[in-house]
Parts: sequence; C-alpha cells; structure tokens
Amino acid sequence: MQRGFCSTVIRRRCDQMPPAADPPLTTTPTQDDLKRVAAYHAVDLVQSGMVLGLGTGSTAVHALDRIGDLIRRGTLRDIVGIPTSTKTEAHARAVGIPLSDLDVHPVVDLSIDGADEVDPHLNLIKGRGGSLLREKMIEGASKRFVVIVDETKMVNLLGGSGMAVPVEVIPFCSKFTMSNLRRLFSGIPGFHLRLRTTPGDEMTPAVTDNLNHVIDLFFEDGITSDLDAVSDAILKIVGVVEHGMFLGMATSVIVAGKDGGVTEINRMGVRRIISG
Ligand SMILES: O=C[C@H](O)[C@H](O)[C@H](O)COP(=O)(O)O
Repeated sequence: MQRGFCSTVIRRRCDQMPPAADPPLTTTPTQDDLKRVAAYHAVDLVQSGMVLGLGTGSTAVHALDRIGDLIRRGTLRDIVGIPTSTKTEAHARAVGIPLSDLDVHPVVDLSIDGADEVDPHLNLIKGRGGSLLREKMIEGASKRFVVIVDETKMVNLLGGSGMAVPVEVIPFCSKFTMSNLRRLFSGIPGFHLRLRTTPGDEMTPAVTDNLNHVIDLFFEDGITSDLDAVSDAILKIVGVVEHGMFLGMATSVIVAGKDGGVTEINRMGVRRIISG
C-alpha cells in the first residue's frame, strides 16, 4: 500500500471492504485522488445518528459515495443528510443517504464540503459551482464544518488564485446590481467582474438552484482589504442575495498533498498530521 494514502482508520475500514471500495492507490496521485483521500478522512468523523450537511462539488461527491457505502454496509446507521444543492440531493439519493432539510433538522452535527480557496485563517471562497447560498445556510447551521481540499486550494489571500469570488444576485435588473458591484471595487487595480453564463452559451445567464444569477468578481492580486468589511459592503447592495466568502465558518480543513501527506488544520492554525 502506498505510503500516506491510507490512514490507520481508513486502513481498518479498507480491511473490511472488497478492493472496489478502497481509495485508488496510483503511483502519481491525480487531483481527484487527493480530493478522494481528503473526503474519506472527513467521513471518518461521521458517527451513526448524525445529521450531516452534504456538500456540493467534485470533492464532496467522494464523501457522499463513502457515506453511502458505509450506510449500505451497516457501519453507519440513522444518518440524516441535508443536501446543499439539487445535484447533491440527486447523488445522495442515488447512493442511499436518507435526506431531510433545515426546516425539519435546524441543527446539523457535521457538514463536509469542498472549497475553491482556503486562506491561512480558514476563510473560504465557495460557489464556483453556484451552490453558495444553500451551502452557507446549511454549513452555518452546523456544529462542525469540515472542509476537504487538495493542496492546490490553499492560498495566501482569498481571490488570490485568480479565479472568481461569486456573488448570487436576483435576476431582476442584474446589470444594475452588477454596476453597483463594479462601483464598489472601482478603485482596486486589476479588479473586474462578469455575469456568469451557461457553459457553451455566452448569451444565457447561469441560473442557480434558487433561480438566481451569479456575478463573478475577480481580484488580480487577491482581496487585500478587511474581509468582513468587503463582505458587509457586498451584502449591503440591494439585489445581492449572498456571496461566496465563507468567513470564520470552517472548524477545520483537511488538506491532501501530492506527497501523500494529509493534514488537518483547525481555525487556531494548529496542524495535525493525519498521514504521510
Ligand atoms: O458551488 C460549489 C461549491 O462551493 C464547491 O464546494 C466548490 O466549488 C468546490 O468544488 P470542487 O470540490 O469541485 O472543487
């Protein structure tokens, strides 16, 4: 077994499973292998009887698969999942995770989700897949929110990867809302923004699960201003529903590295080597 790609706990669970359920052990891990490794470690925190926030995206899907697997095997019982998107809802159903919502289960024991960026204080950018609003509601209602990423998601400054900081807006006069957002950041060198469009159709705005639009903000040098002030200013614009900065929400982040090392970092900056 390759060093670092199976923790003691995962190894124990691997021993109980046929090879098909094991994490793939490739010589050079792909980014998807790393996402899977981080996800499996997070699922080690799940206990029977928990209400779980089920994240969205290519990393979270590995957690869904793993949870479904453990439910089918009887290792996890009485799990209730709260999906953060319609996509996750469909996938969770397909893998056999019983589902509910925040109206019925307003307190979530543990949420597990990916992120687009994680800064050294565990502030996050999420929502490049468009699911930021439901994610923020469910993860904000969680006693514990564990973020799962491969090492490429770690940045010094939010926005610093050059990718978007998403803002969900109501469709009504979204160009008007966009011009207000443009005005807010007009003095910042390298700032630009654009309305997110449907893949393959640049004329049609992308629509979220909540039937809203998304305006993507780009900060060439990352966000250098106070993040809480930036958050407040964006939320003050009428027409904005929510943004993808998740500030002070994550309890910890599990980071899988190319060298096989897996580390959990908590919000105090304390690192725990899980493996490798
Ligand atoms: O809207 C999408 C979500 O916020 C995802 O959690 C985020 O984009 C990370 O996705 P992935 O795991 O696919 O990189």
